[in-house]
Amino acid sequence: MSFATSLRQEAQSIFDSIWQHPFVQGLAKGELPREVIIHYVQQDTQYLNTYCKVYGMALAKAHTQAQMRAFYERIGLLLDGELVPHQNLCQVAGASYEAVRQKAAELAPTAHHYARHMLSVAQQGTLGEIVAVVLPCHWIYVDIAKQIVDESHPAANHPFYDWISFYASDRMQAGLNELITMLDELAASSGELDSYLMKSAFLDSCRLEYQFFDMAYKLERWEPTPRTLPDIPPLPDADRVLERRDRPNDASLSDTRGLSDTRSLPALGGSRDV
Ligand SMILES: Cc1ncc(C[n+]2csc(CCO)c2C)c(N)n1
Repeated sequence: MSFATSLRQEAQSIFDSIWQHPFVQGLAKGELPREVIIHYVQQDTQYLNTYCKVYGMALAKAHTQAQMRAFYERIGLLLDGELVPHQNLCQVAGASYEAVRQKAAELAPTAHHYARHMLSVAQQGTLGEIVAVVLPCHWIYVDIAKQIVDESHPAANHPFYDWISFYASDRMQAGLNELITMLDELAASSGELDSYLMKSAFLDSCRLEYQFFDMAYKLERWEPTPRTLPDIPPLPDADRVLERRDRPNDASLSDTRGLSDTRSLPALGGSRDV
């Protein structure tokens, strides 16, 4: 049995729990509360920025030019591509995608935990650990989308048709297969301790994928103490803060205000990178 297959087997109960989670069942049935969708997209936008950086750190630790190219291409696809599922979610919620993206949202505890997990593995771990830490993200979404297709054959009028088609696509499956192959190759040349660390990174990401859906569904936020940040003077050319929050006041929020109960934090007054 390949290394990736053995990890997948160990994580089977987590994959099953994710499938049964009300967020995922809501996706399958085409029924999710608006505020849940908006909370998810606000958090996931930031998750994807972190994920992109983790690919960048994998690129920096690549052993071959082929691996470098693979991560380079993945970064490109991620920057352009994952808009489709987010736009689909926002359209169902009756909210403008741009407005949701622009509205300030503090990383919820689980999203914060997941981001820190990936970044710490990316900073401290081997290339094998980085591939292991990002793999559940890809594997779980492809599995969910394919299971929805197999079980309910959604038609084009399914509210989440674009989301489902995006993750069930051949392109996504090919990207998943490429990561699995890379993990197996890296595991083949790893010692026992390295393989253990890869497994541990993989299983923690699986657990955090479950928690991420749960965070969205329960509208999880830091309670009861909002964190406050000092005002920071604007930087000349920066126009976006990655990961923590975007500038809150630019976009028209008329269609999202009041839906998500997002805490208002002091505006940064400019942009600060992470
Ligand atoms: C919490 C969370 N986990 C997984 C995905 C899905 N996803 C994100 S990046 C990627 C690989 C594409 O390069 C995939 C499948 C998500 N959106 N949010």
